[in-house]
Amino acid sequence: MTEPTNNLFDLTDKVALITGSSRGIGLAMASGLAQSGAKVVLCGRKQEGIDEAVKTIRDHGGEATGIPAHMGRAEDLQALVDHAVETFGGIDILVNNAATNPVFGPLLDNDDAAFDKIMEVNVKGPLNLAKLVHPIMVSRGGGSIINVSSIGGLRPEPMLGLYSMSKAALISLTKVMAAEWGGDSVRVNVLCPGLIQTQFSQALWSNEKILNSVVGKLPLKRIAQPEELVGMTVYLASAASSYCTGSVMTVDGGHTI
Ligand SMILES: NC(=O)c1ccc[n+]([C@@H]2O[C@H](COP(=O)([O-])OP(=O)(O)OC[C@H]3O[C@@H](n4cnc5c(N)ncnc54)[C@H](O)[C@@H]3O)[C@@H](O)[C@H]2O)c1
Ligand SMILES: O=C(O)[C@H](O)[C@@H](O)[C@H](O)[C@H](O)CO
Repeated sequence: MTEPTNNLFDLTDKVALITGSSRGIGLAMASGLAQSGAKVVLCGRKQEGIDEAVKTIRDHGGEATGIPAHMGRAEDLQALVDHAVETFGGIDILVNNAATNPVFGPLLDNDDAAFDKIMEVNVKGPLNLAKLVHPIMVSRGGGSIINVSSIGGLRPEPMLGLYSMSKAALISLTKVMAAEWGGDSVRVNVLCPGLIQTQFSQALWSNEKILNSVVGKLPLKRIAQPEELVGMTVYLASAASSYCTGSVMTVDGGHTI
């Protein structure tokens, strides 16, 4: 018999940094991590949205702080990490959630500027932030990094070619990090959501034709709310997933069956 485990999902005394957490999936993840006991550090592009999100989490009894940071600016990423360390003493969990998609249409219509912006925010930013956080995790005996990709990273989504490519790159980057950092007890996993009802995906779910065509093919016959990503996030952040690294986890209502 092994020793009984109290609560594998408990995050008391852990510090979690979640990018793109002023709204949508990132805010739901930050709230869920805080409810499991973690102190959370939020970021987004505008102070106003962050202040509101921090207040929401504190009103529910969580510990939270946050500052604006653009994923493409190295100085913002350093300031974000410094803020987390100054406020809560370190970082144990990093959720690379922020992403952008400025274009919708075929590759032939996409220009270099769109390519560079998508790769900068969706791939280079997460890598650079993880590189800043890695030594802090190592100094605390290890940590968990969760990269937020998409089902578009598993199969290209029509008209979302560059975005899909960036999300596939993030899946590959996750595996590289997992392979290189496992020996440091830094676990790295990637989460691939299906269609979730947020501002980001509004063009898809607010168009009845697109919505019906997506839902029609889904085994669960509905799209999801951001809160439905919380269970997998807490799992990947906590001791419950202690032997899990380099994993690609779908939360997609069966979309990729
Ligand atoms: N909504 C979906 O259907 C869906 C599906 C699969 C994957 N995803 C992924 O989930 C993640 C969150 O998406 P969401 O739907 O919650 O989006 P959202 O638009 O509701 O929220 C995005 C968040 O990212 C922040 N952000 C955007 N660009 C940024 C930048 N350059 N620097 C820093 N922060 C930035 C915003 O301030 C906001 O806090 C993204 O990685 C997205 O690709 C979303
Ligand atoms: O990453 C995203 O924003 C979404 O997952 C999209 O890829 C939708 O799910 C898809 O377009 C529906 O078919």
